[in-house]
Amino acid sequence: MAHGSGSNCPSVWHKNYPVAQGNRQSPIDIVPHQALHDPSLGPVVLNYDQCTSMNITNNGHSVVVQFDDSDDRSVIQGGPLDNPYRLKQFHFHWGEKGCHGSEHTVAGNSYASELHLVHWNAVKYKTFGEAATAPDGLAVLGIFLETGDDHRWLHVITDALYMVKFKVSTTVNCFNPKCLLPSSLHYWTYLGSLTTPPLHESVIWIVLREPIIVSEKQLGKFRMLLFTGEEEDQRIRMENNFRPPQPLKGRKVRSSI
Ligand SMILES: NS(=O)(=O)c1ccc(NC(=O)CN2C(=O)C=CC2=O)cc1
Ligand SMILES: [Zn+2]
Repeated sequence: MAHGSGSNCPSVWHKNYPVAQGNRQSPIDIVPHQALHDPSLGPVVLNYDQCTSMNITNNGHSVVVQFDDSDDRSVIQGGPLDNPYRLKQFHFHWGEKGCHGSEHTVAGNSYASELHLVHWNAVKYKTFGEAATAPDGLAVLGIFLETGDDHRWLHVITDALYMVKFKVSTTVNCFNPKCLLPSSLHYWTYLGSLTTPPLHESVIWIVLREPIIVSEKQLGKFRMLLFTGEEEDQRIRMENNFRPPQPLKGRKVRSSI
């Protein structure tokens, strides 16, 4: 999990963020045969066809690609969602070696990494910040990354990582995250939270069952990122930026499968 120094360690987050011990915290361990198949759950629909990507940033705990969310050009809808939710950013969580790195686990098994596409309910709320504190404010699509062959499109992101080795930001050309989806959009869904501070319990989680395959080489490029800024003398490699699974506290996980 997140590197042990200082406030970046999940086990101390509850001191500044008591909600860390709340009733709908994320991530969780998803147990497929205990999930409720809900036939009323329709397919998730992703309308990412126009180019709205803006920049790629090392924000000190992950690498984030930000999107222009001033209109509804890039939205997710359907599935468990009552409204379209606007794409705001996507980012990754990873470990220091292939077997650990994802935040959600499936029957106790971790994946090497997990991609989060973060969306907000612009129908009900005026800003992302306001939505981020509302129980139905955010929808995060989680996609597992498993190591294997090279992913033909992920190199667009991994080839840009050297430019954000330290805590900086740089522009990106059009990048349509639809190219990072697996072939099946079957999903599990449950009510949860942000997995890093402020840990707001405002996320409708949609976790895809099928992982995408990326190479160890591509994943290795994430690990050469640094938590620290260029001006700092201590260089801490950015790895293990994942929170461990949290108690389910009676929540039901539904499946579209
Ligand atoms: N890992 S996760 O649950 O998808 C997760 C997702 C998001 C955030 N935080 C933010 O989005 C913070 N933020 C704002 O409040 C406004 C812009 C911005 O980046 C934290 C965690
Ligand atoms: Zn995340």
